[in-house]
Amino acid sequence: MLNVAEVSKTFFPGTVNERRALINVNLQLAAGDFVTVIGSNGAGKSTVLNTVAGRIIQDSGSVSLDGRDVSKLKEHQRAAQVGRVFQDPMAGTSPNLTIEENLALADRRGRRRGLALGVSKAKRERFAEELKVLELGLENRLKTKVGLLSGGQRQALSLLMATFSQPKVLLLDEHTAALDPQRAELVTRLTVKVVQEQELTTLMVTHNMAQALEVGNRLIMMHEGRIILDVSEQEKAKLTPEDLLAEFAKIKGAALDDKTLLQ
Ligand SMILES: Nc1ncnc2c1ncn2[C@@H]1O[C@H](COP(=O)(O)OP(=O)(O)OP(=O)(O)O)[C@@H](O)[C@H]1O
Repeated sequence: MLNVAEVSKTFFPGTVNERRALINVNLQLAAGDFVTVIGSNGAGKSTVLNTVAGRIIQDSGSVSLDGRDVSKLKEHQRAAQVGRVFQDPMAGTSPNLTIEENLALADRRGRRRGLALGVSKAKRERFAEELKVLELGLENRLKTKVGLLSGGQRQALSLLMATFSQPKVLLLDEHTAALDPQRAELVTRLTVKVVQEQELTTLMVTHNMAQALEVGNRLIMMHEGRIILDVSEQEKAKLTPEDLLAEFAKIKGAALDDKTLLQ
């Protein structure tokens, strides 16, 4: 479903600020794979997601979705095929629009847009049905401005919106990191549910070792622009967060942030 082949990306090449963010990265995901991605700071995790989304175009190598080379397509041209949720709950939704208007925008993503945000009765009923999956009662608050929702509610809504166009791949970039533990747990649970129900092919970046082991059917670890560990579902089942920290410790000079060490 997703094929990242020999992808390299260097920022500010030939200058003192040169950063080799990705070095010949190869990553294949079969349809329905749910891969968690961990790694030291600056390892290249977000850059992998950015190259899949088209926000960053790689210097060499290719990205294919469902057998189609999308390497040269811009972010908006891939929008219908790629769903994404960011760390910041404010990033995925528009605070001044209502829940139903946000959903209407998500519904139109990647298609030719009109500016009208009118929502038909049939659409409203569909949105309410979809919102029920979140078990947050948001289906009864369709006309509420999203800015009035809590961070956890907004992130749950962002998740639903990211999956609205039935994307070929779902990218989650530390999407629970800014939430308190209870809300993070809720959004993690919802993520597993939505991914399973829609059989989404998913890449999830996390600094939380327990979460990286708990969800998904495969785990990769990145360091300095490379994938240095690729763990199958069976192997993953036997690992503990301490094992992963021990793997990190083996990497000379890898800087883990406090957040990671505490989790
Ligand atoms: N748009 C950009 N412009 C310049 N340098 C960038 C850009 N994006 C990433 N980098 C650099 O590329 C390297 C990889 O960054 P990336 O954000 O992919 O790491 P990460 O693994 O997601 O890190 P973190 O866990 O700290 O978010 C870093 O050295 C970073 O400074």
